Amino acid sequence: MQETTSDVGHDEVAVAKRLAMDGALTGEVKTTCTTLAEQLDASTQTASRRLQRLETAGWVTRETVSDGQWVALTDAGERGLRREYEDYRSIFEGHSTVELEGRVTSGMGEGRHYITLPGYMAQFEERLGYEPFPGTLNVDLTDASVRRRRALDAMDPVPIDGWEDDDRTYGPAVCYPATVETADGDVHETVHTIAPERTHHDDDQLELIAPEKLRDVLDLEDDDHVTVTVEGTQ
Ligand SMILES: Cc1cc2nc3c(=O)[nH]c(=O)nc-3n(C[C@H](O)[C@H](O)[C@H](O)COP(=O)(O)O)c2cc1C
Ligand SMILES: Nc1ccn([C@@H]2O[C@H](COP(=O)(O)OP(=O)(O)O)[C@@H](O)[C@H]2O)c(=O)n1
Ligand SMILES: [Mg+2]
Repeated sequence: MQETTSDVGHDEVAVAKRLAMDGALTGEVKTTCTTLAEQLDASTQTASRRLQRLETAGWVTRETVSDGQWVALTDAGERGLRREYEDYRSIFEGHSTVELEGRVTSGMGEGRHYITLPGYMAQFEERLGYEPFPGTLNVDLTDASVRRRRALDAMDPVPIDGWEDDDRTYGPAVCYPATVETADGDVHETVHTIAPERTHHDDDQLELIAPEKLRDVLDLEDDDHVTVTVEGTQ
């Protein structure tokens, strides 16, 4: 996901972090440039300029009132902060993982078609190292996991490129290596999440591919609970 980050340097990230600590991720917070300047140990003009840059880059929204301004971090701002967070996780933990939970569900029966198209299959074999079972296992994520899923934007994906044949174009997709664990504690190691850019699903639906049919090897049925642990590759 591309963001306008050209004007967001470390100083601006520090302002976004300060605002998030004051609650700007969950709603609007009221501040003034004077207060921010004191918190940041900078001049009022500097605090004002950094806030302006964050707004230009789409990281915050602002509403000026007579005695200050209401500021909230946007989704782009949250993604920016999460990228910082993933950097620290990889520094202190050596790697980063994101655990997503949900229930197995049936989709529209289209996954099979797309996975087996030669333009994708050749890339799966080359970049994932296996020929996937024809289809995607769909997982209906919990609300908390839909939010946590955004952390994936901060990780390096395995890219699957778009391509075209004589009739039409096919969109790109991003994959992340993962493992799946069932409620019984059975774990399957070789799995990838796959997020096609063109999809009929919202971000509450996670799609998984694997060399095997996961419903068979993990004895899964619709509504069964699974935990998908996505491994960061930074
Ligand atoms: C690798 C891959 C590429 C896809 N590319 C496209 C595409 O170019 N256009 C499109 O409309 N849907 C595309 N889809 C999305 C499918 O239409 C569908 O939204 C999704 O995979 C869910 O299928 P399911 O509900 O049958 O599991 C793609 C899916 C996959 C897995
Ligand atoms: N690695 C995989 C991929 C798909 N599947 C299942 O294989 C079937 C075909 O996948 P699909 O994506 O075409 O179908 P739906 O997800 O739309 O139901 C579905 O029942 C998936 O849940 C699986 O068990 N393991
Ligand atoms: Mg599917």
